[in-house]
Amino acid sequence: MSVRVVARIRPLLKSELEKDQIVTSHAATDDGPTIVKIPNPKNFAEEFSFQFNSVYEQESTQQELFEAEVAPTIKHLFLGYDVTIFAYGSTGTGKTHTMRGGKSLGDRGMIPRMLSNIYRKSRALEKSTNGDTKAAVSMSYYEIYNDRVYDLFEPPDKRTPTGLPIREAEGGKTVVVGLTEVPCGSLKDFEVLYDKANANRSTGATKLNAHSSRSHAILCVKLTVTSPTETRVSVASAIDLAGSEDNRRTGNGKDRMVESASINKSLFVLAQCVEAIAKKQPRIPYRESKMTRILSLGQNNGFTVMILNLAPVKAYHLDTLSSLNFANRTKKIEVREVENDPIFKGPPRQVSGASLGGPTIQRQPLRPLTNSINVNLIATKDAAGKNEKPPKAFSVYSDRYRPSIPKPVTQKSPPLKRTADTSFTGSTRPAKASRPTPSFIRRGPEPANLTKASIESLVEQKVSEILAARALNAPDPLPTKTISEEVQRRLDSIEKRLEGQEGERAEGLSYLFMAKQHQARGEDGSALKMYELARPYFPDNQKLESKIERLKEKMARKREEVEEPPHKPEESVARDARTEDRNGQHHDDDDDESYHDDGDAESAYNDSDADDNGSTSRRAGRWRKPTKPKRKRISSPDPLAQQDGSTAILTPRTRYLIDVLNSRDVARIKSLSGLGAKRAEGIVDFLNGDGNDDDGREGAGTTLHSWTDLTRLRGIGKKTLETMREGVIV
Ligand SMILES: Nc1ncnc2c1ncn2[C@@H]1O[C@H](COP(=O)(O)OP(=O)(O)OP(=O)(O)O)[C@@H](O)[C@H]1O
Repeated sequence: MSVRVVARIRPLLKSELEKDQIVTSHAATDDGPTIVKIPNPKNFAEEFSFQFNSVYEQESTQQELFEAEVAPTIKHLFLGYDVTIFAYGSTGTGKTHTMRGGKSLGDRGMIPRMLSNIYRKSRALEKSTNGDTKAAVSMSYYEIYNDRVYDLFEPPDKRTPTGLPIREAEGGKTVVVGLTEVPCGSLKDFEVLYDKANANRSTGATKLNAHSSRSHAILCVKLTVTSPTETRVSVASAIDLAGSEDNRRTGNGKDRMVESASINKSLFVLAQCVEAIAKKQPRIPYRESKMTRILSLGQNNGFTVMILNLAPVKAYHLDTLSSLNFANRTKKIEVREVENDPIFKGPPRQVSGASLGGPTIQRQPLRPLTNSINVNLIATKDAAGKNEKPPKAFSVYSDRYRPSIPKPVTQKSPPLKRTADTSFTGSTRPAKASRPTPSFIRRGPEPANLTKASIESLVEQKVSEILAARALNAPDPLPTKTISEEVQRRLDSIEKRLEGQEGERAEGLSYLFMAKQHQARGEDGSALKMYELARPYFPDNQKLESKIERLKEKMARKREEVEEPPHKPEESVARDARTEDRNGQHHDDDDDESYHDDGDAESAYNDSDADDNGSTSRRAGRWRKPTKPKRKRISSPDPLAQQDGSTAILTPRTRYLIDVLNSRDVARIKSLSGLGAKRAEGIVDFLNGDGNDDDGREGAGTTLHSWTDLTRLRGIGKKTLETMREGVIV
């Protein structure tokens, strides 16, 4: 089944009442509007039409949207399918309003309504099975801000600046390492947690939206349904993407520009992924941004609904056209509805890719949809055939008038802490497999392929996960110190390497990475625990052993200092931060070392000097002011000679140029050598409006792919291109 794409046109805001409306909806049949029309920006007499599964007009309510688009997916969630609902659109078009909504009952968005529906269904299920079947809900909530993942259950001042690492576990799952998963027993619990977490989300004011989301927010609701014979786990992901921004209109300052560049880049990669999937290209660039890796559009199984948010006014003309083109391609993506495997009662089954807590998303290569079923259609047809009433409006968030609304009970929020249990359950998500007919209760035989060794290794793995989660929770007596830019850069570099790793080694590297993060923040206790957890993965590694020893000594010294504080000379305090080896050489406790003795492993986790300016001098015990990287001018052959075709292999510099130009971010483009503001704006105008496509429609979405495409840019000669290319530092 394809991704279900529906458009929602938001009403005019107070400030827009006088403005021209250019987006209209039309009905092709009696089933309500399914077509969006918008004029050609170059010729207003001409109109473009885009057809979607459904279109929601300005007057449509949250309840209408929910009942038609989200509620039908929830019954599939209870059958073991994963569900993804995401809102897409440029800034200020109503994504957050759609997903989160307002405080009044009628304004409640898709997320609170979804939770309300899940709790109601859970109660009904328990009642209908006389309490034999139980449903439990837990959730995790995180944001991707400036391409870093942050746990929204953690207040910003407690965050590790580098964010949480993500990695691919076995079976291609994308895992956020160290994410909090909070059990959530009732709608009230959810509301308290959700509101509190939303206060941690990165938002800011721009000219286009006073409360603009500066991050992509991902809420994962895990539903565990346990019957006497089996346990079934499924996840509903509700994603509020940040909106694409044209910085000429947002009036963004320096900080906002950085956020904006990151938002635009991730959305651009998403658009490239969608284009690649639609064109059935062999390479889909998921890995180029964290958002696309996590969203895994077209690779995750289950049901996916995209809500395209649109503003009706002319001020958004090009943004709207670009969003419509994107949505048009997205609807061609086919996803496979595959229910999650149940976990049978009895001896546990071997779970592949189990890891530290956090939701995982199944990613599999696209396959032909041989046995997929359009369950939405079947459900609608069935209901129509039996002349059944449409799904009942659920009682909690109804738009209907109610005489009295019970006062919200003030309730102490449950602790927002990782617990060992939550991390444990987070990793027990089973692998998925295709099943022709969904059946909720499955009384099947117990899996026979479990060996004693595999059970033992599973138990061992779980124990280390629980220890890791506990270690992360352990209060650290030391104040958090700010991380220098250099350390931050090195952590980023380690994380990048970590991302490519799989399996056991990745597990060990994750611990090392977390250890370094803790150590960089001065949290030696937690760092030590992480190093110790990493130990079994790097047996007999002298460097790791001495790191642990040094850390222990350092902590012991600190304890002694606390006991007898006043007499310590300043110099020796300073030495605490660095220790000496047998040869009298200084080591910074934050020093990056390889924990591998063999050459191969060295490359996997070797925070090499080549990558980190200054690390050589640090190893020698001297601090050198980081020098500005030299601009390397490489006199490579004329790229025109090598790359005259869309299939040519791109050099890093050409790829960089293409990425920057495709971002349509004037500030970034302006920063390229040989370009000023005027030329940068000219390029953006060209890409947005005057592309190669003669009918103009795809013109708004022109994307550069090759050096040849660059040579076709209006007003950019070969010489300027060369200057631009040579200005890129490699
Ligand atoms: N359907 C709607 N009904 C009433 N008001 C709406 C609707 N959709 C959006 N709005 C209003 O439009 C404004 C912008 O909406 P919102 O903040 O949800 O946009 P957004 O797409 O999330 O923007 P950003 O990407 O910048 O975060 C808000 O004031 C919101 O209340």
